[in-house]
Amino acid sequence: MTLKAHSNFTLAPLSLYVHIPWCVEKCPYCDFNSHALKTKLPQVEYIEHLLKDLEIDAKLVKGRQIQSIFIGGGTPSLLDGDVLDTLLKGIFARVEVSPSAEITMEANPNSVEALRFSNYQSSGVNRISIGVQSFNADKLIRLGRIHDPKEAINAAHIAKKLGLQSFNLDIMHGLPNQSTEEALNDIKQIIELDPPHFSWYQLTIEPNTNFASKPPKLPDDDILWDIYTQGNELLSQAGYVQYETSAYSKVGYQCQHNLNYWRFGDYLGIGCGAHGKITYLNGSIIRTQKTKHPKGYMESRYLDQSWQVPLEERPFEFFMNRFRLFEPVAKTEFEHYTFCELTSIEKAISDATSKGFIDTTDSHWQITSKGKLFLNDLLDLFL
Ligand SMILES: C[S@@+](CC[C@H](N)C(=O)[O-])C[C@H]1O[C@@H](n2cnc3c(N)ncnc32)[C@H](O)[C@@H]1O
Ligand SMILES: C[S@@+](CC[C@H](N)C(=O)[O-])C[C@H]1O[C@@H](n2cnc3c(N)ncnc32)[C@H](O)[C@@H]1O
Ligand code: SF4
Repeated sequence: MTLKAHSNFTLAPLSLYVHIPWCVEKCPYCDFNSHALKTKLPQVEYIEHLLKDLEIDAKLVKGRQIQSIFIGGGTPSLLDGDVLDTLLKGIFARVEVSPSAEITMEANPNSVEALRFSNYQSSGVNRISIGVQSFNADKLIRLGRIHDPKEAINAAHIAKKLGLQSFNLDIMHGLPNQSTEEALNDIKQIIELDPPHFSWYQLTIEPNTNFASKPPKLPDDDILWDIYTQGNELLSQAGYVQYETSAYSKVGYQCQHNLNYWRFGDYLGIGCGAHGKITYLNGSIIRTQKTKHPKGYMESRYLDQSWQVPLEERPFEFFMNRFRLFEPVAKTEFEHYTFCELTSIEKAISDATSKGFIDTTDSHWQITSKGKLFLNDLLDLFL
């Protein structure tokens, strides 16, 4: 495969991800890089390391502007307001951030306080993503959550009252012993709270979690199908548009940060275990992976590894991200983001079209419902 030369070229949009690796407790289903807090949160020391980590990464993206920031975890809302303020000021001093950047922060409903939230907002956070998981008290206990339904509803009300640019609520379905009615009650409560953005994840049992060692009884495929189809119907009647496998929003409120990942855009990743992707004008694409454990990271060993993405692997990586989105893919974007020639995927595209996985026009590809159902088979064509 040969590198496609670009003229008058502008690179893909650039985002920044910041990881906070602690939670009050570890939930039994979660395999994100998070650790139960055993001692006091070392927040001041940790953000000093985050900023040093960023200082090094900033050299990789000189002259480029950050279009979105996502502070995820773990539980970022464990940070005190003044510490978050120092972190954001430190970021603004080290990289150029667009004045209209979407700045998201994840929060647990129990650690949500009106005071902290409005402090976060004054520091520049304009989108808050709240991990609700369910509004059913028994299910929350089964999920090991440390908040109750009232706190979750309260957190959503606070986010709404603040007049943020947007806010998101995370809900999971297919929970232990969950009936269709219970799952749909969660959706009805979401619709009542009316967040501009909603993430609806089907619970998966991840290796190395408590649920993997003691598997709960999950709903069967018929129930899962009923939950998904009937839930989608309710959401669409309420004005939500599904734009990705698990993401729904009101028109104009798609999450800019996640959109950039799925469109194969660039992002710096700072903090424990954070990953990044950076494209250079000469056509090379670098991926970075930071040290996972807070202990090693806070000994100033930030970068764990970095590697080049070979040309041969780019079509698969591009479509793996891109086909999660329901919007059509412009052919020019493929060349623009991967530096690969269109001719390199001619056969794969023709096979995908004849199998009914995608529809092709002169300028775009659109994944079909069959393609979504057989996504792995579709992606295999690009290997
Ligand atoms: C990294 S968590 C951060 C949110 C925050 N710490 C919280 O739990 O409230 C992001 C979201 O991923 C989802 N999630 C985590 N583990 C999952 C699993 N095993 N299956 C499906 N969704 C999962 C949850 O909805 C969670 O809110
Ligand atoms: C699963 S998504 C949830 C997004 C949420 N539903 C929303 O719409 O705002 C966010 C989580 O993915 C993980 N994540 C995202 N970008 C990452 C990166 N670059 N490096 C490491 N983890 C990342 C983090 O655990 C983060 O808390
Ligand atoms: S789901 Fe959220 S609160 Fe629970 S362990 Fe994972 S990151 Fe922490």
